[in-house]
Amino acid sequence: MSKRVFIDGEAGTTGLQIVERLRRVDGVVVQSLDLHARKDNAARRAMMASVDLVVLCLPDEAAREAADMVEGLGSAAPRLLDASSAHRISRGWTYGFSEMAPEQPQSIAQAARVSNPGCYPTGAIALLKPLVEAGLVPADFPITINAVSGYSGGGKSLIADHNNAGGPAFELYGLSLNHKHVPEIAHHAGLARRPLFVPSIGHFRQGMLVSVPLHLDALPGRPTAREIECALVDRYDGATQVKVRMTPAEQRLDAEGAAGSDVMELFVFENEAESQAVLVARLDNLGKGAAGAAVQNIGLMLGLDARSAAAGKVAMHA
Ligand SMILES: NC(=O)C1=CN([C@@H]2O[C@H](COP(=O)(O)OP(=O)(O)OC[C@H]3O[C@@H](n4cnc5c(N)ncnc54)[C@H](OP(=O)(O)O)[C@@H]3O)[C@@H](O)[C@H]2O)C=CC1
Ligand SMILES: CC(=O)N[C@@H](CCC(=O)OP(=O)(O)O)C(=O)O
Repeated sequence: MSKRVFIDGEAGTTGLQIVERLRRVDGVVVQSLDLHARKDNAARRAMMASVDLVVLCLPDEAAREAADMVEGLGSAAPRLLDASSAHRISRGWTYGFSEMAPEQPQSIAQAARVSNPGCYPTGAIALLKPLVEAGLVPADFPITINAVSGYSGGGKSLIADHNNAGGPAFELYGLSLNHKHVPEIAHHAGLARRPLFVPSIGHFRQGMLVSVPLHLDALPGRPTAREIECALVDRYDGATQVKVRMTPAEQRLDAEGAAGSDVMELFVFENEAESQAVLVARLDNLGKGAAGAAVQNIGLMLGLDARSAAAGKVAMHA
């Protein structure tokens, strides 16, 4: 029998992407509320009680309220996947980055409540966690993370701003150095010292680069760029949605290069003579950074056939 999924916020940017992918996945039926009932709490509650899994694609505050609504259903409560940043480091929630540790897929498969990772944290954690765990980067090392996202990262309102008024070609933001993703990155990457995070938005719809510059000779073991790359290759060996790529000969990366894909690519650039490196994750903020990861997690939580989930993804981007 097919599993029933309700996406609260399905008309939003992330919700729409998940619906499109799930349409092509065998064994899942997406249950929707009529347009007029989408924000009617009684209708939402009844829908939540009737499905196997609820996916929240809402702003943080609305996601907290919706999670409470699910909790209030008691023994009728479905399982929950939250795409917002409301529960990324909350107790009782499992972090839905399945490649971050060998046991993570099983933890996600068994969890009642899973928090889908943030788009920027997906890139930053993918680069940093394996290096901290391998002892190449000490947990208290001063880390800087620079990133650029397409404007769809800001949801419907930012998309409208860029479509209507044009939007700036490029802007830094989060310059109070207090972006909501900093605790999430530090917690899951295993950093004891708060990283500096400098995000930015470019006037393109989808795609993202997350980069971490490193003075290799300031690291205690003075690792080489190759050693760093090997640690990443070891961690993501066999992963289908995280790939360590060869350094491009032209020594440049297009932020839109992974747009339309659910695969995140990792790169290690270096100036060997100067003992400097830049680690880069390239992903689609709406792919592995949101809906791609959500569909992976839905597949794990509902025990769906991984090949069918992948087929959905491929068909969508064909
Ligand atoms: N965009 C991205 O790249 C990423 C987004 N996310 C996360 O996903 C979540 C959704 O973001 P995104 O899709 O971009 O946002 P959007 O603004 O595009 O969509 C949000 C949706 O939520 C609906 N909504 C808002 N408040 C309520 C409410 N109280 N009850 C019911 N529905 C409500 C909106 O309805 P209406 O249509 O009426 O406005 C809209 O459809 C956010 O928490 C974001 O952090 C995660 C990773 C990446
Ligand atoms: C470009 C842009 O505005 N990006 C958003 C991050 C994307 C998002 O909504 O956050 P999650 O990935 O945690 O869900 C921001 O900086 O707040």
